[in-house]
Amino acid sequence: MTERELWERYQRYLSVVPSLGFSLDVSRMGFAADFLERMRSRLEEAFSQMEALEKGAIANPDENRRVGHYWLRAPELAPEPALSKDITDTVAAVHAFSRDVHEGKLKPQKAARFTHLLLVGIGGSALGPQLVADALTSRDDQMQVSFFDNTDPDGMDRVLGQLGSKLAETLTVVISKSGGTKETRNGMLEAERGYQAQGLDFSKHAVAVTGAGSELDQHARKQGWLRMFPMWDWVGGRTSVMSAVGLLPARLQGLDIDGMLAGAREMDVATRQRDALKNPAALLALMWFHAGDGRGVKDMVILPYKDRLLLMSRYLQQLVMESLGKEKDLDGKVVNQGIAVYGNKGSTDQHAYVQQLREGVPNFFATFIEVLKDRDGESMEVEGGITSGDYLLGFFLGTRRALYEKGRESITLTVPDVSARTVGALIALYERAVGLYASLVHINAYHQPGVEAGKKAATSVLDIQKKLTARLKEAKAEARSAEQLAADIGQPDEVETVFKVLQHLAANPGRGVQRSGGASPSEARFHVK
Ligand SMILES: O=P(O)(O)OC[C@H]1O[C@H](O)[C@H](O)[C@@H](O)[C@@H]1O
Repeated sequence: MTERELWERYQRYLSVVPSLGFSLDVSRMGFAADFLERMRSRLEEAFSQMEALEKGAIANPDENRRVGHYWLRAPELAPEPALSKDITDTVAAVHAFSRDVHEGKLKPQKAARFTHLLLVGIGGSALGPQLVADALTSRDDQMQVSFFDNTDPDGMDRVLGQLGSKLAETLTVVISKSGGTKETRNGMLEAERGYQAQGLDFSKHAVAVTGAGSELDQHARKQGWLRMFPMWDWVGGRTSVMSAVGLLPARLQGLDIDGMLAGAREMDVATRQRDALKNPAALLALMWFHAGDGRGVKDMVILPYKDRLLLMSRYLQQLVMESLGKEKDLDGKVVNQGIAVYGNKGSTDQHAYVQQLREGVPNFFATFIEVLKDRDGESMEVEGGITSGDYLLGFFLGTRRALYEKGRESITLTVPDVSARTVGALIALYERAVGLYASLVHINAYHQPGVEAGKKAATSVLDIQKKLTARLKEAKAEARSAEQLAADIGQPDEVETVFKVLQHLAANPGRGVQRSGGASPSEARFHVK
């Protein structure tokens, strides 16, 4: 297609949400003229399912749960008054609590004010807060935010090292919907130890966001933590950023959570429309279907041309891949669905992987995110009449054209700025697109059975470790091979796991395990020190 023809196609298929200054351009996706028509009845069905979901139907059949994240920004739509009240009460509680913290009414144990925030959580209990914190941070932030989002000891040391004596002014928010996630439990214990090391009582600095009655909830109550905020079973982790999970840290940071909710709410209104061309989420879902043939055969590459949106790809990775990556469809048929998501930011990518995107395996479609506002205030000229922001636009348009010339499809989202409203709107757009796409391909977007397999396997590794430690103590100074030790604990087939566990123990001080013998796994010998 010529540039002139593309201009016509751009205008024809542009989906605009005027109140948000948002537009979605799918003109560089090569769908046929009758594609939208062909998808019509499937899309109608997806809309009907979405409508039922919003009215409170069990949209997550495996877990027998309702799916209510849209109610979080429109509490009046919740199917029962008690739910609406829970939502509005929680937003009010987030505001009131944050005000008390900012005004110093709620003080840390040994300092005048809380100035820092440490968020402990993982997956849906961290990615949304991280995206929001990074996208919207400014000099006006009321608290500096850090994260424990893994069970990596060095990662946690690094954060605690950066906080240093500021830990005395740090409020720790432990977030876990289930309240039983081990990485988060470990983060909590490591944070507690950090406070203790500075002579501080953790409970006087700790807040929980979790489901009522969960392990974390019980622990926090027993220890007398400062406060508990609810997490409901009708909100999935990866769509929880507009519950207390995302609102509390954002409000504590000093961000405009009402703006974020309003942006999401407006996007929700736009994405409830049944006319695909007026509904950017429907159009997006259709484009994913077109690109990947409804089977996810092409990867989704997210390229925001704005540093503040760097974490979009990580956020979308969970939202899209955990929702759509499913072995079975709703009838139990094996379908192995999903769409792989990755990305970084433009124009930085241009100096990294755009080479492959243009010339390498054509196994992807790109999603450009264009932000119209360059910065607060005016820009200097870097050469006659040209600013750094003009260059950013130039690189974006240039890359998009270069991809198109090689037959690589792309979608472009345009937003006016990176504000709370815009971030709320983008999140809502993708939440809806994922839900609609899941209906198009007939899968449950709201469960994650695959994640459990990895968790169970991890638990069995730790059981092996416990048995091994006991066995090594019995064997005292006698150096034994992984093969022997695996047999000793009655799990000869687990020899590789046994070796990996021993290798790890021997590599770390204080674990009491010494490695000797040769460098290869079969020559290595282990004994207690
Ligand atoms: O919030 P939590 O219950 O601690 O869960 C944290 C995360 O862990 C799980 O493994 C799920 O796959 C994610 O969807 C979830 O967001």
